[in-house]
Amino acid sequence: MIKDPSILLLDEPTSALDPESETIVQQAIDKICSGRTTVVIAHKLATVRNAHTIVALDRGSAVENGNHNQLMEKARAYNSLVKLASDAVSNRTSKNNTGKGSELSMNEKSAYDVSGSKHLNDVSRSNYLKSMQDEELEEKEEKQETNPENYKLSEVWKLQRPDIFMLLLGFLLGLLAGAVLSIFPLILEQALQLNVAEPPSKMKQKVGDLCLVIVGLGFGCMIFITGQQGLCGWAGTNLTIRVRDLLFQSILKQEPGWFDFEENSTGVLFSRLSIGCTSFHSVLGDRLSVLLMGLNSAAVGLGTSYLSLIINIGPRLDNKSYAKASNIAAGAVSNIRTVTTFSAQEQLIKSFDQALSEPKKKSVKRSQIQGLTLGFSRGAMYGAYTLILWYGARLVQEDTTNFGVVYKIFLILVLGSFSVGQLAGLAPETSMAATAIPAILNIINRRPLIGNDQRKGRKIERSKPVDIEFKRVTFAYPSRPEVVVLSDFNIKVKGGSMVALVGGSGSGKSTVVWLIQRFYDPIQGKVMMGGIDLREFDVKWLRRQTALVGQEPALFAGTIAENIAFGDPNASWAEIEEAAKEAYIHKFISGLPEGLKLRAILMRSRVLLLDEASSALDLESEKHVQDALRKITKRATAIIVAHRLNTIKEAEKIAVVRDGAVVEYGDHETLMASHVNGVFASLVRAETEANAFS
Ligand SMILES: Nc1ncnc2c1ncn2[C@@H]1O[C@H](COP(=O)(O)OP(=O)(O)OP(=O)(O)O)[C@@H](O)[C@H]1O
Repeated sequence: MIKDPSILLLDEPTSALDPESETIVQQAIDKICSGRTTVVIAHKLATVRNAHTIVALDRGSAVENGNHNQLMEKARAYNSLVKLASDAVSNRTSKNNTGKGSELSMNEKSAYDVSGSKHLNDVSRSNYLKSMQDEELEEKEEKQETNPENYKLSEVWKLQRPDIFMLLLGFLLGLLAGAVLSIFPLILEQALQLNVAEPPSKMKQKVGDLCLVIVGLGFGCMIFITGQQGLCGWAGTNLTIRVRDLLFQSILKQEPGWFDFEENSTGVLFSRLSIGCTSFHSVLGDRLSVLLMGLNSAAVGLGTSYLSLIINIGPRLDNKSYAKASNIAAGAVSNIRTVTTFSAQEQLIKSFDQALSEPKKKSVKRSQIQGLTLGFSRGAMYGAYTLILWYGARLVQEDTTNFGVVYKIFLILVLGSFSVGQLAGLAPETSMAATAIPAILNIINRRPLIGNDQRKGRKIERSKPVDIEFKRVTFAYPSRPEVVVLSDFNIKVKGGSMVALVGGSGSGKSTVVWLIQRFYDPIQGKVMMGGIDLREFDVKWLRRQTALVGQEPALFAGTIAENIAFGDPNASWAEIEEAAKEAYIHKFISGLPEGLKLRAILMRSRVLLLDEASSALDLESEKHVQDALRKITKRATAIIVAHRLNTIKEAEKIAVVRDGAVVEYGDHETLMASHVNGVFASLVRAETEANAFS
């Protein structure tokens, strides 16, 4: 609204909100719409009932248009949608009225009915938890992480081991090439020492022999250098592929909490996978073989030119400073529509530049130091040439030596420094390697905090649905340890039953779902399945028992069938077809993502977790989802997070979550009767009002 636009485009603006927040947001929208041209896309028809014109779309065509009253009179598409919506509301209302307000059992009351809301901003408590969590994390991380600025060459060796023969052969050829280079000056010295006074035939013979040796050395050099470059390059490429593979494997193994940190964001990890891994290419193969070639070629040249090897001095560019910029770039690209809508490109470029200003400062300083080093080393090299020529000339003058020997030494120096100069040419790559390699090795060596137990975890073999229980669970996200999200959270879901979690936005409902999947571990308390702490289970087995249907469908590259079978790669074609039918994909292909969300069906899971699974669906699709759910929940324990109270009418119990704790618990009728002014009752009232058509 800061833009004060004259045209307002709203695409399902309230679909992800709880009824209370929705009412507030809807009122704000009604207010800002006045005096503006507004186009609203809505599944909840009540939100558009006052629109001047309502357009009903079907398969890309506008099938009806007019205001609410006109369309209701027509009794076609819009009218039937309204009926569907009204039925949903009246069903629930009548169910409320017939309910007798059954009493909660004493047990349930004491365990779940926590009166009043718990406010979690208790500073001392959260600080205590923070320090506890920090200590635990630090202890775990300390053990695994090496100093990001340094890495041991032995670690790279370990990764290069499978190509060791190829690499050693490359080194050997490099040594031979170096040796050949050092023989050149000796031959030239011989040529210079030829006595012009000798008879021409003898002279011709000697020159011919020398020429043959030089041509032979030339061929030798060609073969050795080609072999050295080819073999070392091959080993380097293998190493890059191996590192990329290991890095990707390690990234996929990490617990979700690790990805919440800025330095592990999508942009940074992609850049590590794509560009960072190539740094390994030159570490051993190229660098060592050229170094060996140079060493073998001329110790003198190496000595004077060694300074250019120390090119990696100066402030290192740390990964964290780039992480922020990468995050800005990744966020901008993935939300390009929003960026374009707000014409926020310039603003983003500014923040991007700002994020880069710190690494830029370091980079400038580093370049200055490198420039000085390079200038000094080159100066030293040419100084050495001059010194040798001057000293050689003096020796020749004093008749201590001859010109051939001076020339030989001079050539050794020049060719030696040429070899080492090649190494200096690798400097830009190796300076990037100095930051990329330790960061990548850190990820590869990092053992995930969850699911890395060497012990064999437990499994429950019984096939019947299992209980899920939260026992005094306290939790804060590792990336924000100061914010306690769940505090003393208790709930018990009986095997084979369906419990709904409702509550305001940010109350902690999705967090409960993540904890059941063991994406995170609680700081205190236990999450249990079948009476056993989740930490004791084999994580892979545990996750196979649970199926999560989230808010957004996730699509992976591949065919539709592959996507449906994502939950079970061994699924038969018949099973894929059955899942597609259960998910109603066959009926309306445009509803494909909704269908895909239900691939959880295919997994035949024992625990079904639905987090706002139908919040973005229209009423008809939601009805299909409800039907599908009814079938699935017959064989599983289900926990449903929902904002639309209509979605949870199948639930046996409802837990109202507020500020990270269960504040009301019971079935629909009980909650309405026993907490007349409670959170649930007010959510129901808010939704009924929002959906009312009169
Ligand atoms: N990955 C995360 N890292 C740090 N904080 C998080 C993370 N995910 C959620 N939170 C915070 O935890 C709190 C609870 O979030 P959660 O998503 O569980 O709430 P919710 O009740 O499901 O909300 P909604 O209904 O809007 O989805 C919020 O304050 C949220 O900002």
